[in-house]
Amino acid sequence: MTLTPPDTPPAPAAVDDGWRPLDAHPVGRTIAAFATRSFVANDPHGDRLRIRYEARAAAVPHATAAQPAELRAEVWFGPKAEGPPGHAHGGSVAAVLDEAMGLAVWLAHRAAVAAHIEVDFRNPVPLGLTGRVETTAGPADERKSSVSARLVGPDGTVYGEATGIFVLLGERHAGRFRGGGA
Ligand SMILES: CCCCCCCCCCCCCCCC(=O)SCCNC(=O)CCNC(=O)[C@H](O)C(C)(C)COP(=O)(O)OP(=O)(O)OC[C@H]1O[C@@H](n2cnc3c(N)ncnc32)[C@H](O)[C@@H]1OP(=O)(O)O
Repeated sequence: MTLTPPDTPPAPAAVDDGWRPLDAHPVGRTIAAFATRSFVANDPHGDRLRIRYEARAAAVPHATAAQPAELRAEVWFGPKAEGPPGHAHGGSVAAVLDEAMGLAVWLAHRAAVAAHIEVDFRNPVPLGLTGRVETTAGPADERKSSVSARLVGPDGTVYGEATGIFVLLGERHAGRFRGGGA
């Protein structure tokens, strides 16, 4: 027995666009493990920020100019992210864009830290918004990569745009960004 009337066209097959959770990728697994400790992503059930990263297999492991790395995220701004009444703090928006850019560079090239970022706040982010973060990591030279990101709402509203220069970690940084802390 079927509940579908005979003249109903079959549902279109789901299109696999290649996006997978970050930890589904070999490089992404290390990055995702890092993210469980990070300022932005360490409280996936909390009331401040909840973020879920995804990557596209074609982007792993190395980006080129022709095929930039693709990392994206879904992010929710909760009541504890407040800045202006009812809206997200600019620092929370900047932090989300900063981390997404850093992870995009890591995915595309290797671990890196922000040397310089610029953020444009295009529209106030209402608390409770679930938005999408899109990133584009450019090609790297031996020491750094440029990268950009933006935060877009479900209706296409652009809330924030950022660009950054991320310095790729190498021998000369050995020991500088070790874990630990109090
Ligand atoms: C398993 C592995 C575990 C790994 C574990 C760690 C993982 C990490 C992941 C983090 C994931 C993301 C997280 C969110 C992103 C952050 O928020 S990272 C935190 C914020 N950033 C920081 O704390 C960085 C603090 N700054 C520094 O430590 C140093 O200034 C830096 C950034 C390492 C650069 O120092 P340096 O290596 O001596 O770099 P330097 O030789 O001066 O410059 C290299 C190149 O970058 C350019 N540059 C440097 N600074 C700037 C600047 N401010 N503006 C423009 N260009 C610049 C230089 O002109 C140079 O260009 P070229 O001459 O090569 O063309």
